[in-house]
Amino acid sequence: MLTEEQLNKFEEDGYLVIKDFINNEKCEELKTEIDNVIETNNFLDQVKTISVFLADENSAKAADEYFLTSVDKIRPFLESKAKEILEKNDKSVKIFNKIGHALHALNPKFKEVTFDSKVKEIFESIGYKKPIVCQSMYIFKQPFIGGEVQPHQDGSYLYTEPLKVTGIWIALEDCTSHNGCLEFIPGSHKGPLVTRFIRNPNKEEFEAGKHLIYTNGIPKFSYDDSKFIPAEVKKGDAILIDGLVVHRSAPNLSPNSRNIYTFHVYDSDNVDFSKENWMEPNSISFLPLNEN
Ligand SMILES: O=C(O)CCC(=O)C(=O)O
Ligand SMILES: [Fe+2]
Repeated sequence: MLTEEQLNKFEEDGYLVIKDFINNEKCEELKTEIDNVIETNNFLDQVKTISVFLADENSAKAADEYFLTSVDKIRPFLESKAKEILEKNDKSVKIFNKIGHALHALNPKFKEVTFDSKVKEIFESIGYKKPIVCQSMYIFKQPFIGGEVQPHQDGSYLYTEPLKVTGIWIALEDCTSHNGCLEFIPGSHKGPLVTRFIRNPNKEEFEAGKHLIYTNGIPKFSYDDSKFIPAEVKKGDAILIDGLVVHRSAPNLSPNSRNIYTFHVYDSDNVDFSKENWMEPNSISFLPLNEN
């Protein structure tokens, strides 16, 4: 359970570093497991298909479909620099950006960490009554080419009414300002949700790339750079992230990767998961935290 001091800090800042959430062996186990996932699913072969989206601007429609249908699957996504690297046929550079969005449901090792009693206790301490784990991602932030994550609030992507969404982000390696650790605007969760990312209701007639649209704002809402505070953490530490707190991460220009595992939870008790979200509730990947 979180202590009163931790709860106060979370309430004040909108995020909370939890030291030593998992041990080093578990971190290594998850890193090895993601390599197994890549290998057993032949993700490197699949790359040829995905890279078509990168090669052809007109296939934004296919890219949207690929993203939208990843909700209940374990699917790889590429770094934006992957195209150049593939063209050079440089096999030494790792080009996966992330794997999503149902590791927590379909992979036993990630499922175990997600549904650990510690996680259940955390959600109980922050007042969740019927928590549902709805998505998970393994983010690599590869050496030298790991891309940035733009400032955002998770509630933009996983909107509920009222808003009750929280993430748990677990460092599988040391995360510093050099390899693109998370950065937060402390207290920004007390402000409103700036933007929403919704499934285009006219998707049958969409133009390429307009499958998903932003509303209630602009996608690259600009925040004051000086307000972001880096959250440097050690391998095995976790960060609890309020659905409204503004966060981002810089590109990784260092030789060290920054592997993390993250998942998001909403409270289904008297809360509606918006039908406009890009992600649609389903019985494969929307799993009650306390029943699994
Ligand atoms: O790991 C990152 O850089 C971004 C992760 C994130 O935004 C999240 O877990 O909500
Ligand atoms: Fe996020």
